[in-house]
Amino acid sequence: MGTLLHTYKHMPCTTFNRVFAIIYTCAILTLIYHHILTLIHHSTTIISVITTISLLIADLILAFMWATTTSFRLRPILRQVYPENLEKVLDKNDFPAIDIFICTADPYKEPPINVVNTALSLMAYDYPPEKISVYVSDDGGSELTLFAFMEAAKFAEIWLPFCRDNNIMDRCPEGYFSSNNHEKLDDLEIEEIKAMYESMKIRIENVVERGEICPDYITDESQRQIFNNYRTPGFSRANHPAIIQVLKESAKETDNKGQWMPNLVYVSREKNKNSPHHFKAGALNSLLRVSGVMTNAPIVLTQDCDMYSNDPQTPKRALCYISDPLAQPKLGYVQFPQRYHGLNKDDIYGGEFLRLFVANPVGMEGLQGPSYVGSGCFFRRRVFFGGPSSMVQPEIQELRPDHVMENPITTQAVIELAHHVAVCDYENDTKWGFKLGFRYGSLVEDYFTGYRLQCEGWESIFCHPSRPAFLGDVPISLIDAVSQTKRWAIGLLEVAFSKYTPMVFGARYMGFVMGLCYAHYAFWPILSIPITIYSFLPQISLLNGVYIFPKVTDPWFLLYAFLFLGAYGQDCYDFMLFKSTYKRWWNDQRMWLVRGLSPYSFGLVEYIIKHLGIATQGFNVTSKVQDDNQIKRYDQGLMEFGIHSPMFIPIITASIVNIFSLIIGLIRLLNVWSLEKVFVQLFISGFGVFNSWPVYEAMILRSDKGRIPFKSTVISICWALILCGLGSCVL
Ligand SMILES: O=c1ccn([C@@H]2O[C@H](COP(=O)(O)OP(=O)(O)O[C@H]3O[C@H](CO)[C@@H](O)[C@H](O)[C@H]3O)[C@@H](O)[C@H]2O)c(=O)[nH]1
Ligand SMILES: [Mn+2]
Repeated sequence: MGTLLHTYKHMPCTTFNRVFAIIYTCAILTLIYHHILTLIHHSTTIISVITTISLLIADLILAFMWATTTSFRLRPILRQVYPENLEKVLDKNDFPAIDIFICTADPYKEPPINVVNTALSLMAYDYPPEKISVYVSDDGGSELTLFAFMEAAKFAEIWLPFCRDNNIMDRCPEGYFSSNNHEKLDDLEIEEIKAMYESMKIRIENVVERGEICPDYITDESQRQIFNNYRTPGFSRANHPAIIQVLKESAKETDNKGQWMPNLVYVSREKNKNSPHHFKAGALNSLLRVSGVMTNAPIVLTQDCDMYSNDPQTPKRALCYISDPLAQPKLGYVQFPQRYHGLNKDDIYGGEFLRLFVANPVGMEGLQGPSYVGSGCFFRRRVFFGGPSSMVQPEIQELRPDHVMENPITTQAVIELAHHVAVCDYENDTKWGFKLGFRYGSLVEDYFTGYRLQCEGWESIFCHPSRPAFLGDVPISLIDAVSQTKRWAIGLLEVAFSKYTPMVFGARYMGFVMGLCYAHYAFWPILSIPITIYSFLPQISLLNGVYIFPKVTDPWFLLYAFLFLGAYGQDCYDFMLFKSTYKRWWNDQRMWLVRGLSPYSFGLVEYIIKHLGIATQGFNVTSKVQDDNQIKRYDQGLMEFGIHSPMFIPIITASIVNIFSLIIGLIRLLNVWSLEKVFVQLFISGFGVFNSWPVYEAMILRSDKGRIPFKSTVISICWALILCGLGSCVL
């Protein structure tokens, strides 16, 4: 048993989940039957027909989404790895090389000092350094980022041996220096390294603040020449030639303790306005090719620029699966969850995405494995070249995944070829993005790529160690949170309504349950329909004294109660299962409503507009810059509005309509006293009001900069009046 690399066990909740799924399915079918009965026997007016049909549609969509969620609950599996046994099975000299890809796209939204921290933490992996190559993709085409990495390359010579010799766990310098547990280390050495780090940080931040590199920061002529590349006429982030710089070459350079360094390569692929560049997927494909002609490591790790390493053992954990002699030949990738630092205590924006990043992958483990989430994923390079048993050849043989590199990466021929594969037109008439590499066609290239790979027959594994392998930034304002979700919504719909739609294409290639899992994401945005209906219809009816649900004394009421409590109860139960808290669960369900009202709806509308060819949507990078006051409010758990945005209007309008109907409902109750009739609608309004609490606060009680601007309040009140007015005309 000494050489066990990994084990797994089924989660004990499986049986309960399956039994509950059967019961709940029966309840859903009964509800649908009830709606149809109502439609036939009790819908006498146009309005009552419309109301019943709206509720029917809402409930059908909720039922469908419930079914997709349930697919994750049927065979959850928990895994355990034993990286300490790896070297018993695999000699250190035989560890495979790893190419690490870090994507960044905008030095002003993604501060270069943070990207540098990510890179340093990954270069410092507890892994033979000469086997690591870090490739940084700069889609911002910015000399500021290049400058930052030149600095990082120097600092790495000190940082890497320091981490190695002292067996540091936090290998992201910023994280290390800001935490206080520097136990038993030589204070002088730490102070010295910290001073070097701080001076690097100041230089990098200075440069970004000024928007250019001060001449005295440029030390020699060769650097000056490199920066001149960025100063040619017409150079912009959207229009520039490919720039590739080897900043550290493993075979030639050692750190200050004489050990080899990892490779560090800066890549800014060519861009021009006439060629589509496919956002992050395009950047990753460029890196696949550039790294292919330079180092061609059999393992590829993709990282977002904010996702720094929090555990130097991570590559060994991944190898426990990938290099296991008994491993599945079909194993394509090992995905680590996205975890975040700096979440506030109760995670007010549901930024943890516990379901997306933890619960669902655990659920897919018992099937074909988790989906790819864009960061923290170790791929076998081979997966980008066709299915396990049907290899697709790249157009030049240097890019084949089994091609062996012979020349050092700074050889003239290698550098030229690297530039050649990074130009805009390179992909014309090739299979890149369709059969090779990361797939094009969706703004959520991660989801789409993982999905297509799994359809080709690749399996995957979810590795979820208790110490997070990576930690990233979360949006700390509502506008950032909802904008991110909107981009995802558009990307997901692009898959949902394509010829690759999971319920058909996915189910055919991966089986029905996997198809359902992928459908769960693809159809996420249609949740906006039931959530919008339930946020307005019962309330406006109540305002007008129209009762659309069974009375409390009616047996059908029990069905409603069961369905509501069952769904909410199980949702909460899942959160507890994965060791979250009640408050986080509560905030997550609130964000579920918020997302349904705003980003999913906006995503749906924008998707349709895009589909009609009226406009196109880009990849709007999430800002990773944090203003101190904003952080303060975030830490207090306040919801940050601050600016006016159309995306806020449905949220504020819903909260106004709900409180309005709650008040009128209560007044009605005093007058007619028929609680049994009013109860369900009153409850829904009350539930809405309870969920809207942070909105009322931000609208009325708060006076800080994050409150709701007057303009948004006025517009929302107008909308609320229009909706209620229309309601009273027709009802
Ligand atoms: O044209 C682009 C746009 C983005 N990026 C990079 O893509 C990463 C993710 O962008 P971010 O704005 O942080 O998006 P998020 O919504 O936070 O990211 C999630 O969703 C994305 C898909 O929408 C995935 O690619 C990410 O891995 C996943 O973490 C960042 O490193 C960017 O620098 C590029 O390289 N080129
Ligand atoms: Mn991100």
